[in-house]
Amino acid sequence: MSTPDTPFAAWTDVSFVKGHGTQNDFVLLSDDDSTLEMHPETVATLADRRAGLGADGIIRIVRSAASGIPGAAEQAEAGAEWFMDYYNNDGSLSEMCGNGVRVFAHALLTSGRVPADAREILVGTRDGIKAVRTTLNPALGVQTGDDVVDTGTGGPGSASDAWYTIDMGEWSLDPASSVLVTTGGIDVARPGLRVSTGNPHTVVALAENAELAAAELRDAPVLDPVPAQGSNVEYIVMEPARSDVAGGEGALRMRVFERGVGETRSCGTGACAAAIAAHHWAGEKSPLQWRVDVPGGQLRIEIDPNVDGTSGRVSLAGPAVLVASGTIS
Ligand SMILES: N[C@H](CCC[C@H](N)C(=O)O)C(=O)O
Repeated sequence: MSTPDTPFAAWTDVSFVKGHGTQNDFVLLSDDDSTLEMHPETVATLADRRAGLGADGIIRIVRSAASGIPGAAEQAEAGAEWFMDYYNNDGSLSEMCGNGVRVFAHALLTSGRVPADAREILVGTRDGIKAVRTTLNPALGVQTGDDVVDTGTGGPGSASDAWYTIDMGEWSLDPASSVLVTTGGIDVARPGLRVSTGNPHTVVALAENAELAAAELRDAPVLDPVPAQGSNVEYIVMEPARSDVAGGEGALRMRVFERGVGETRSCGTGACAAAIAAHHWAGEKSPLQWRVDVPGGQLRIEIDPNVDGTSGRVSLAGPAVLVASGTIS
């Protein structure tokens, strides 16, 4: 793969695995002792679906203490031995990736970097340490006591039954925010709610699924004002019958245009932002648990809002599948 015309020509014998979380796909590079130079153009070429291996994101598996990333050494001391060094498809950095951290944990478990029977893994990220728990896929039943699903490798083409629940940490929203979002295929600009889940999101509520399907996301939506750090943009349709009933589980459908990527089939932090926005719009009595249907599958969110309702904590649960492995030689 590393011919003179590829920027990663200097990389030799770099092992990788390819995986996805609800079809948000990643190449994970083994760089335990931090020797790779991750230049943006190198990452973008590797992520390119023609010139490289192809992925929504590139993730470097690196020991926190060796990574040289600000704050990572402290995270190592706090128990996060491994750091998820995440890059978008265009080579830009992001603070966090919700689907990616599940695939990262699955790669740690299946590669022997952490004990295969580990029930909780602390992962270092640019948005702080994330606790990832191996839990039972709800499609296989209800999590009771010590039920831990077998973290099978989910070989090429087979759906793994590995299911992970992540404490995603803190979120905040700006109730006064009204970013006008102009999108192809949607007749007029719509107001978007700004939500931070460690990375920036703008959530737009649409009235019905036909509108959601009509949105043309080949081109980036236009935001006014333009957020300084850019934004992931989520379009959601809430299922009314389930969204305004206290308790129970709310449900929504989502499509997403990701910062630094484009439209993806899923976004974990985006699903968290969508559920947070839906709960905000449906009122404080609306559900705290949400099922989020994305083109690539289904995620489950649990919100823990503070009294003011504009901040809190959130957890994300979903599958992780490893599809293939190889070597950049
Ligand atoms: N594009 C995002 C990072 C990846 C997020 C997404 N893949 C997820 O699962 O959270 C950003 O620039 O903030």
